[in-house]
Amino acid sequence: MVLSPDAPSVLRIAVLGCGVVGTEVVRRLVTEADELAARTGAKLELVGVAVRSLDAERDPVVDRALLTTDAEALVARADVVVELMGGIEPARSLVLRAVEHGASVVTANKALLAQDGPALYQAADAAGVDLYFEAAVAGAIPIVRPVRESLAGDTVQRVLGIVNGTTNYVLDSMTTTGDGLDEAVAEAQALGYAEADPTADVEGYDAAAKAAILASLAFHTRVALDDVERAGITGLTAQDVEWAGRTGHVLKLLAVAERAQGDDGTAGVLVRVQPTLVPAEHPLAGVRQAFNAVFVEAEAAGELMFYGRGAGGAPTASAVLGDLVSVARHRVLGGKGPVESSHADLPVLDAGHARSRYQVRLEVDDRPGVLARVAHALADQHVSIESVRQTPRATGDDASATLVITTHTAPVRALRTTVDAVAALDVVRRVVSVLPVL
Ligand SMILES: NC(=O)c1ccc[n+]([C@@H]2O[C@H](COP(=O)([O-])OP(=O)(O)OC[C@H]3O[C@@H](n4cnc5c(N)ncnc54)[C@H](O)[C@@H]3O)[C@@H](O)[C@H]2O)c1
Ligand SMILES: N[C@@H](CCO)C(=O)O
Ligand code: NA
Repeated sequence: MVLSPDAPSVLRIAVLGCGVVGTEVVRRLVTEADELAARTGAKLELVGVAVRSLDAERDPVVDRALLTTDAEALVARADVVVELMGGIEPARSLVLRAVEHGASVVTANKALLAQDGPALYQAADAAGVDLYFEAAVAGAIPIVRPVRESLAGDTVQRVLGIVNGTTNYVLDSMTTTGDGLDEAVAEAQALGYAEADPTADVEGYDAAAKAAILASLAFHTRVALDDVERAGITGLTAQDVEWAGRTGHVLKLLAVAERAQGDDGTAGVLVRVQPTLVPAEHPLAGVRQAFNAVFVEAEAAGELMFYGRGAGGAPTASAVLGDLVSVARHRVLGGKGPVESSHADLPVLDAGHARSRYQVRLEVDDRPGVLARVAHALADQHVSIESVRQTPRATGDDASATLVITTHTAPVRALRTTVDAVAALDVVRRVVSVLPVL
C-alpha cells in the first residue's frame, strides 16, 4: 500500500483485561505480528496488558513484563485501546479516558454498550476516533459490520436469531438428552460454556443486550437494555422441551427486533428476547450446541442468514482482531469508520404490540363439552385456532387430558386476555405453558 510520509509506522496497542478473550487476542497479536503489520501498514505493538493481579497464573504467550494493574496509565500511552474486561465500571471510564486521549477503542462489552452506548459513541465522534464492537454481538459472526455498513443503504424490517451460545447449548442438550434445566446448566458449566454465575445468560440479559445493540444499528434508533422485553430460560422444564418435539418444534431462546405500529398507527420498533417454538424444518431449529445464528430481513436485500460461533476465546478474538486492523488502518491511511446513526429516532413500543402465533398447553378435565368451552373463550377474544391436539393423561372418574392449542397470528394483548379467561374455566385444571411460535 502507498502510505503518506507522516503515516505512523508503529501503533501502540493496550489490552484491558486478560481473561478468556484477552488471552486469545494477545496470542494473535504475538503470533501473527508480521501478517497483521502487512495488512495494516504499521506494526501493532502491544505496549501493555491491564490485569487485576500480577501474580495470577497465565498462558505463557502473555509476556509478564507487559502486565500492569494501572489501566489508566496504560490507556494514556496507547493509540488503540482494546477493552476486554467486561462490566460497566471501570470499563466505561477507561473507554472514555481512551477517546479523550485520542485513542481509538475496540470493545467486546455488550453490557456496557447496551447501557451507555450513546454517551460512548458521542465521545468517540467528538474526539474523531473510532469505536468498534463486532465481538459484542454473536462473537465471531460478522453481524455488526453487515448491519452497520453493508446494509446502510437498505431498510431493515426485522432481525431475529439465537445470540446466546450458553442457553442454546442448554436447550439443545435438554432436547437431545431429555434432561431437566438444572442438569443441562451444570453440564454447560462443566464444559466452560456457562459461567459460575450463569444469571446473565439464563435470564436472557446477555441476549437482550445484544438485541438492543442490533436493533439500534438496524433501525437507526436508540434502543437500550431496559427497552427490551426479556424472558430467560429458567422457567422451562423437560416437559416443555418434550412437548415442543411432539408438536414438531424445537425450543430456542430467540431475540427478535422488528418494525411495528403503535396504537395510533405510528411507526415504532419492538425488541424482545423469549423462549420460542421454532418449527423443526426452520433453519434456526438446526442451530445446535453453543452456535449462534442471526436472520436479517431487509426491504431490498430480502432474507440474509449469518451463522457461526458466538462465544469462546479464539472465535471472539477473531472479531476483535478484525476491528483492530480496521481502526489501525484508519490511523495509517486516514479517515474514520461509521459513527452512531440514530436519526430515525423511532419510539420503542411496549411488548403488548407484538403479534405472533402461540401455543397454549393446558391440563383439562377429560369430559364432554370441555373443548367447546375452551374454543369459545378464544373466539370471544377473536383469537383464531390453527390446530388442537388432545392427549389423555389419566382415565377413570378423574379423567384428564393435555390440550395443546396453536393459534393463528394474534396480538399478544388479546392472547393474554384469552389465557386469563381460559384459566378461569372450571374444566381447566392448569395453564401449563404459553409460548410464541416462530
Ligand atoms: N467469553 C466469550 O465467549 C465472549 C464472547 C463475546 C464477548 N465477550 C465479552 O468480552 C469481554 C471479556 O469476556 P471474557 O469472557 O474474556 O471474560 P473473563 O472474565 O474471562 O475476562 C475478563 C478479565 O478482565 C479482568 N478484569 C476485570 N476487571 C478488571 C480491571 N478493573 N482491571 C484489570 N483487569 C480486569 C478479569 O480479572 C478477567 O481476567 C466481556 O465484555 C464479555 O462480555 C466474551
Ligand atoms: N455468554 C455469552 C458469550 C458471548 O457473548 C454466550 O453464551 O453467548
Ligand atoms: Na460479531
